[in-house]
Amino acid sequence: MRLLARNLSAERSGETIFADLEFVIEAGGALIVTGPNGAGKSTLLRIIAGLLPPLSGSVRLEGGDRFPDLQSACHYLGHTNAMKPALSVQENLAFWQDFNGERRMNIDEALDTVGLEGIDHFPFGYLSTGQKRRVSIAKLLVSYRPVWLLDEPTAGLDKVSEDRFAGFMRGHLDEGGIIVAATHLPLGLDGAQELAMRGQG
Ligand SMILES: Nc1ncnc2c1ncn2[C@@H]1O[C@H](COP(=O)(O)OP(=O)(O)OP(=O)(O)O)[C@@H](O)[C@H]1O
Repeated sequence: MRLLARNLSAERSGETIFADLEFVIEAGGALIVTGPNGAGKSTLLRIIAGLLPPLSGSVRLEGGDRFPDLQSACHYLGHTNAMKPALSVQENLAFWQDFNGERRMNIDEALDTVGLEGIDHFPFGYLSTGQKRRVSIAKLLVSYRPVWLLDEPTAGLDKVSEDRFAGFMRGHLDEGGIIVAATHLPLGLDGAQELAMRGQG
């Protein structure tokens, strides 16, 4: 399996955000996307996730086995957590597990794994910023998808949670997964490729 981008260009509101990006990420590989605010990191992740069309060029997954297209092979962890504040943690994760399919950990086990045992009945909206992020990380664990697209994944996490998440990412790569992560912070992924986006001025 590998993820390839060819001549990838993007625009927002008629402005070119980036042009002619190229990369190849092999199974077990990670790409760390860096750059100043507004450089286009989130735009790139959203294009890979199929949430935005590119202006030109393409991104595709080769050898994705049972995944019919790139979008269905991706877990997308955006800036916002994509959880309903009035629903419980359990209900939110159950929704995403049904939506994403390919069950992996059960919800209690995933919550234990991110250090949030015993809060499954809390409304998501009651949680602290870091706890919300950890529930979103649990979403990656309850369904298997080979490509993880992570936008500032460790924002709001304490040191223990950050180190734990680095372990999840390494585990995913060891299983032959792929990670594309936009970040301003080191993620603890030795050997990852880096794509430094500069923006258009
Ligand atoms: N929905 C939108 N409509 C129009 N322009 C947008 C939209 N979303 C983002 N942009 C613009 O696209 C450019 C790239 O934004 P993007 O969010 O991809 O940057 P980023 O590198 O992720 O920034 P940050 O480090 O602040 O998260 C910015 O100039 C932004 O204003």
